[in-house]
Amino acid sequence: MGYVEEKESLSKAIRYDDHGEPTVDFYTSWLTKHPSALNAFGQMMSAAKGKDIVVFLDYDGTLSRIVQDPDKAFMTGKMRSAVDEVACCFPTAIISGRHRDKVYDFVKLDNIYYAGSHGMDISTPSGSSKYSYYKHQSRSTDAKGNEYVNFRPAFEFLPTIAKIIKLLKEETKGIKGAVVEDNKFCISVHYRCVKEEEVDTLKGMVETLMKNYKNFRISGGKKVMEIRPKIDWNKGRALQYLLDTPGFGSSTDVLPIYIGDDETDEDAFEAIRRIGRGFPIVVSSTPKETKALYSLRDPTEVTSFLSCLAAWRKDT
Ligand SMILES: O=P(O)(O)OC[C@H]1O[C@H](O[C@H]2O[C@H](CO)[C@@H](O)[C@H](O)[C@H]2O)[C@H](O)[C@@H](O)[C@@H]1O
Repeated sequence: MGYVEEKESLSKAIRYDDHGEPTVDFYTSWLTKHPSALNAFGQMMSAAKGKDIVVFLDYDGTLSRIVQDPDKAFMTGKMRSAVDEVACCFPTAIISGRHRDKVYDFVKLDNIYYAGSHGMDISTPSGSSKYSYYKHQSRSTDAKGNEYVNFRPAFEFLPTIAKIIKLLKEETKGIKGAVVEDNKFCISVHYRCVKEEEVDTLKGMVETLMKNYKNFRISGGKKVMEIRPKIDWNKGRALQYLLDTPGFGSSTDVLPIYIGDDETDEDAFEAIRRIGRGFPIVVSSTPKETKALYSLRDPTEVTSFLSCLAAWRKDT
């Protein structure tokens, strides 16, 4: 069902009081289709009994609130503890649009896997069994001597991305508030702090420049233009890659949970639906079209959900 149809069907659920005021809001009606994962927790966990839960988390808007300055999207101490607790109970990964190192700097937990650049930069101790002969998978050792396998399907785009970032910064420097963020294998052009009357000009500049780079695409997000190489890879493919990684999700009875708030998270929701089991959960305080089955209102509810999940594991 499209958003317009969904809105129309929601409007049918609205009742009016004697003054003609709606008594049921859109959100309440939307919740009947995407129930709160907190309210449905007991039911979800009954279905999860005996299965190997793995947890996937998005970062911005899920583990941290949306703020004006992308460099200040810190997570709360409570959220960090909840993620840590969950990661002690279940294999856990963060799949973010950001540069992988930046997500690690925000989260600073060593017991989880990180995938940056919308899943185009994955680092795991062993790599995915299905990609061992793949040319984009390579080994590395960190400063502490830990060995990693890095999967970077957009590696050959790096020189072009560097060039595009330089051009975008030059081109947009006259627009106050515009921010070009280097996410390594992709680029974010932020307009959250751009005057409303200048947003279309900025978008036009970016679109015109990107016409010269046919093997890149632009997608949307929260007051951001996301520029990515046109390859068959996204957060859904990254989720599948991690599920094929020994020590993470390669059990036969795996049950993935994915929590995310944005357009690019829809690919991961879709992947879970394709697998046919698991819980795709959208973070939203307003009704929206989504492939997620469940919902949570905001990062505070995400914290509660993660704490419940860890407590449930300790009790079973
Ligand atoms: O996949 P994610 O972890 O959700 O990353 C998506 C983008 O998130 C960030 O931008 C968004 O959050 C900022 C901080 O709250 C906000 O200022 C911005 O308006 C949002 O679009 C991040 O800065 C981007 O690089 C990510 O691609």
